[in-house]
Amino acid sequence: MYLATSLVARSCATSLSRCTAGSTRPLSAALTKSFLPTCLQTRRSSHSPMGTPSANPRKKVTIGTLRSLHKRGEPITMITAHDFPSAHVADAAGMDMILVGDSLAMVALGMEDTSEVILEEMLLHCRSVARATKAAFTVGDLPMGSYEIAPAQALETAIRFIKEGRVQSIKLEGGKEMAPTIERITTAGIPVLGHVGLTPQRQNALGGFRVQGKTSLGATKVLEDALAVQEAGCFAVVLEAVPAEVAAVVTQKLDIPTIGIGAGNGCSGQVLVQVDMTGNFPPGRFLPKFVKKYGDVWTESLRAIETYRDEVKSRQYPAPEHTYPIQREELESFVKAANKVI
Ligand SMILES: Nc1nc(=O)c2c([nH]1)NC[C@@H]1CN(c3ccc(C(=O)N[C@@H](CCC(=O)O)C(=O)O)cc3)CN21
Ligand SMILES: CC(C)C(=O)C(=O)O
Repeated sequence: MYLATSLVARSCATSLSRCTAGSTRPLSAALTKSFLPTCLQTRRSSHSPMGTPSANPRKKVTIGTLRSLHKRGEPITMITAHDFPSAHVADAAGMDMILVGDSLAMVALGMEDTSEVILEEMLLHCRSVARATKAAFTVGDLPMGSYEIAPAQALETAIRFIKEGRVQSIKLEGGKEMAPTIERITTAGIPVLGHVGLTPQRQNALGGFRVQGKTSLGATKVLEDALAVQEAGCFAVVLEAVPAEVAAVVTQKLDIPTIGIGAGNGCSGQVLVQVDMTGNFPPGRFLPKFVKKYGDVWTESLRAIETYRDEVKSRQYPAPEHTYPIQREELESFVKAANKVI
């Protein structure tokens, strides 16, 4: 009760300081009877980043939902998001899971590869994705360097993702060798999504973004890794860049769902990087073979911004409908006053 009251008081104080920002009224003057009641309600201004709430919101996806989708043989849909708008649209489109992948390094931060992104950057983006996601199950990707040293380090990082990143689960790359780490995190009550096959954080050791499991020996390693992360407690596992037939066999051998990316149609679900599949990149950029481009966001954004540029230059924009009126007498009086000033 004490906590609830102090939280309300704190959020009121925040609203108040926002309300009065830029005004010369003292804070106490804003504390009128008419203001207080609205302060105590959850207010949603017309500028709310969520827009108008949906009339019939989707049911929240939980670990249980994912389990029953898997049991029914219904494919699980997952997509990456890296900020509020990209998560908002993914959630509205009915994705079962939203991943704040470390591909964020490249697609949102302009870095060369995923090894450069740091924990604090991942957490900032997780928080914005979490704010937009009302139904999908959220996953935060542990960045390179934040979990490999020891299970205790990994658990500490995973806890930060939950507490500060506000996501519901974490993903980490690696097979057998990561089993003790996965066990440490899952036994603390944090769901873990495994990731085997091509593990981009290890691209230097793999010799680049190489398809994995192309030999009998390689495929056996993928299967053993997947079984090991399942045994360690993962609720599902990402299979990246492995031959479709291999991924299908691995999927059959597992009890947990497999989420494929470049792993064919025999997986229990699919994941893609959102900017890839929406076509939010300039022509000529390299795309992995497995990506299907479902949209052309780049061309549409470019068209809109170029038209805006042309209309500003030609004074077509803003038109009268984009402006605010003032009454004639007020304007005349203002012009007189203005003329007196200089
Ligand atoms: N924008 C983006 N999309 C992704 O899917 C993605 C990232 N970034 N960053 C991290 C990883 C890297 N990914 C990749 C990147 C390239 C290939 C690739 O070049 N594959 C080749 C085969 C190469 C080989 O076997 O030698 C291909 O033809 O697709 C695969 C996965 C997937 N992930
Ligand atoms: C491609 C997915 C699986 C990923 O790990 C990422 O976006 O970082």
